[in-house]
Amino acid sequence: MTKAATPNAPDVVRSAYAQLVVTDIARARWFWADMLGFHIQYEDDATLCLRGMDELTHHSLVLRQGDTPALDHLAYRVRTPDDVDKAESYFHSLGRPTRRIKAGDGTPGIGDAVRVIDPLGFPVEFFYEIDHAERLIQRYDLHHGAEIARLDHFNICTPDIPAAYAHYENLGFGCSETIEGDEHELYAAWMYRKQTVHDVAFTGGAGPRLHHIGVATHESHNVLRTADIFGALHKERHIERGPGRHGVSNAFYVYLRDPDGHRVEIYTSDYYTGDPDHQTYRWNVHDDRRRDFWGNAVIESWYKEATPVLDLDDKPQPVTDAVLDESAVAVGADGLG
Ligand SMILES: O=S(=O)(O)c1ccc(O)c(O)c1
Ligand SMILES: [Fe+2]
Repeated sequence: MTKAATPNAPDVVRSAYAQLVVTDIARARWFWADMLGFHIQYEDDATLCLRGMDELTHHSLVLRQGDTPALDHLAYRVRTPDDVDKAESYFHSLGRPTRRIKAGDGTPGIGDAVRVIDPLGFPVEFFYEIDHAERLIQRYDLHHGAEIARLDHFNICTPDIPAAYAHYENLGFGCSETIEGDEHELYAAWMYRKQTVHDVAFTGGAGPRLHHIGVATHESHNVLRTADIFGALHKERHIERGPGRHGVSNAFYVYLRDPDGHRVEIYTSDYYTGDPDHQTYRWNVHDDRRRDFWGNAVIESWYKEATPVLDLDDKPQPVTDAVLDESAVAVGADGLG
């Protein structure tokens, strides 16, 4: 069910881009552009701005060269320029650090924006202005690798899932699916503003850390071909989990790790959530189809490893351990005791 945002909250349209720190921009270019098929919209010797082939704005992923792998920030697009002001005053009223970024002073292609450290400890940007880009949707001659179409979602590791749920509910996000214990304790949740399963999801664990970015491709055969290409090139160590069918979201997926360990999910075929009375679908943590509908075990690294995040001054944020640990719930297929 989509709850109305609190009155002074910004009107978020969608998850729009992630900015990651990578330690070798050429190596990252191979993984994200050559292998995954992102289009290079802008590049210099320390920066890559990338977009999926369906995307009509400047980028949905920014990679910048740095000393250690990290999340620089997540970014949500808001509906109007006034919503950037609303975001600044909303997070200021929560007592959170904010920093206004003037057009030209921040990420290439992005106009006036505000960056905050949200209540969960994540660096998040809210913007309206972004450069438009040429239409590549039917440039089949350029589609290659995983044929990434667009950014779909962020998945974040956070120790307190109910707190994450409340924060995003206050921003007007609906909840499509959850994983809950027998007493309805919340292990994970998928929340949305665009009319699909999620713009953001929460994985219980030490945080704030970035668990993964989810990028959409059109067909399950693109997911399978991605795994085949990495195998063919003897780069199979980049494949972490899957291919498989999710229980939650019903999407077909494979998870990869980039050369710096950043996790990316190649994701296709979830479902519509746009009706105002859309009902949340609740999975029990003991149902071993929840994370892989065929009951395949979830590799431990998927629960335990994630990307550190930076504060507004590029310093790594300290992490807090989780309240609940799903991987410790002895469930059939996972087998993780
Ligand atoms: O593994 S889950 O089925 O819980 C799942 C569902 C959707 C996702 O995007 C994801 O990363 C993980
Ligand atoms: Fe995902």
